[in-house]
Amino acid sequence: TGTRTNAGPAGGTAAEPSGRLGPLTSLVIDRILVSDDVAASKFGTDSPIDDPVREAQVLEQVRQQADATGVNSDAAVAFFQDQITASKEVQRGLFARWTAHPEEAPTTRPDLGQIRTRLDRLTTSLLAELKNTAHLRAQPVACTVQLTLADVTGAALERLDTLHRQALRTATDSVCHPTETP
Ligand SMILES: C=C(O[C@@H]1C=C(C(=O)O)C=C[C@H]1O)C(=O)O
Repeated sequence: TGTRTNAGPAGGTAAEPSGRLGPLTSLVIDRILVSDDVAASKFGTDSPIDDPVREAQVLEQVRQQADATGVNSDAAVAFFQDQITASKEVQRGLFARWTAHPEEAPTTRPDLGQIRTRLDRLTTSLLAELKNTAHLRAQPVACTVQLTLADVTGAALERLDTLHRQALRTATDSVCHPTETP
């Protein structure tokens, strides 16, 4: 389900993954859950899971906004490449599930253009959190401890299934391996 009660990084009322990477992990999970809507928009249509033209647009937006945000642009692109890989893992997993169990397939088809607008907004929020966490992410041991805590609590709070937990691991793979110190 893509429904969240969390108000985001600034909201403190709803549950958020624990620790200093909690807000970033929360946004990563948001993006993973949007992948369910992406899959629903494409399933049973001619739209392919892989769209290299759109991916290039996403990464171009990342490169430009990273510079403007003061985030290392190579590190930001690497992080978003992982977000894209994770999204496609979810989409492939859901396509397989819905093909094997048609009764679980979505009955409505959301608009891909509107979903991409949501993804573009998440890009801006994710870059802001990369900026906020740059100092911690440059300390590999502390970062890895915080990332494990945030991943485990986030996956539990959102009741992620195996497919979405695997996608969360993919999506956070480079978080503690910045290409250079800030
Ligand atoms: C999410 C989509 O599916 C894939 C994943 C993308 C992403 O994570 O940004 C972009 C293009 C597609 O390869 C999409 O088509 O928008």
